[in-house]
Amino acid sequence: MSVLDDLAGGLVVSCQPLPHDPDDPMRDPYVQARVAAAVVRGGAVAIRANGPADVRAVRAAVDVPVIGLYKHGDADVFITPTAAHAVEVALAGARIVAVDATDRPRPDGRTFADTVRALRGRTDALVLADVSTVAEGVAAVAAGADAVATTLSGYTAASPPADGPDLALVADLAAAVAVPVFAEGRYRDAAQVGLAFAAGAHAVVVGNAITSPLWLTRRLVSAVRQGAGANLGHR
Ligand SMILES: CC(=O)N[C@H](C=O)[C@@H](O)[C@H](O)[C@H](O)COP(=O)(O)O
Repeated sequence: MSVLDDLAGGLVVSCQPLPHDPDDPMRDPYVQARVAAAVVRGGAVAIRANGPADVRAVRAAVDVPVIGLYKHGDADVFITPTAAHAVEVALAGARIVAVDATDRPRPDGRTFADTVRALRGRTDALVLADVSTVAEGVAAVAAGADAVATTLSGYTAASPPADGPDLALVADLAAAVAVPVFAEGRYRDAAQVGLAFAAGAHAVVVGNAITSPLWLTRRLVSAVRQGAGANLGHR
């Protein structure tokens, strides 16, 4: 039985600082580990965490599997962009490693398939392919991915930006591949999570809506400034 079976029907929580804000005060392995402990206490079946230091700290704080990734660089492909990053995050304690599986050029010139092979040669971690389209998901599975996630939908040239989650991609991937499909990206509430399971998701990943006070506060403040604040006494 694979670790993926343990995640079936569950909520995975992504415990990460905001990628584009180097001054996010949550950028601290101790803090991320405490957040992870809290969400596991709340029922999360796995934690998604970024970088070897956070993966190590989270791994020590919780009993559930860690899905590790390694955000690096300014190129298009920044989620675990090279085999070296994938191996490092696996050796830090990730049972599953999330890797960009789009067909965009990678900084080390290798393919996603090369990256999967290199990881398998060094560790027994499973590979979660972060994709933005069905075609990328199908290719990732052919290249050896153990599971696919809709993480990159809305963030690549091949997938238009969107406000809400890409439920259609969840359904299309679930119909097209024989591996578990993780719904990830812009899930904000229970209704959206329920729709993802109805569309065929194996597990649903929620990040900022649970784990980023910075993101949540900015969103609320911005909504208030844009009009909701009209009724809050600015006379
Ligand atoms: C595109 C990208 O870089 N996604 C990252 C992947 O690890 C994270 O920044 C997201 O927070 C994560 O995917 C969860 O999504 P959301 O925070 O929307 O629930």
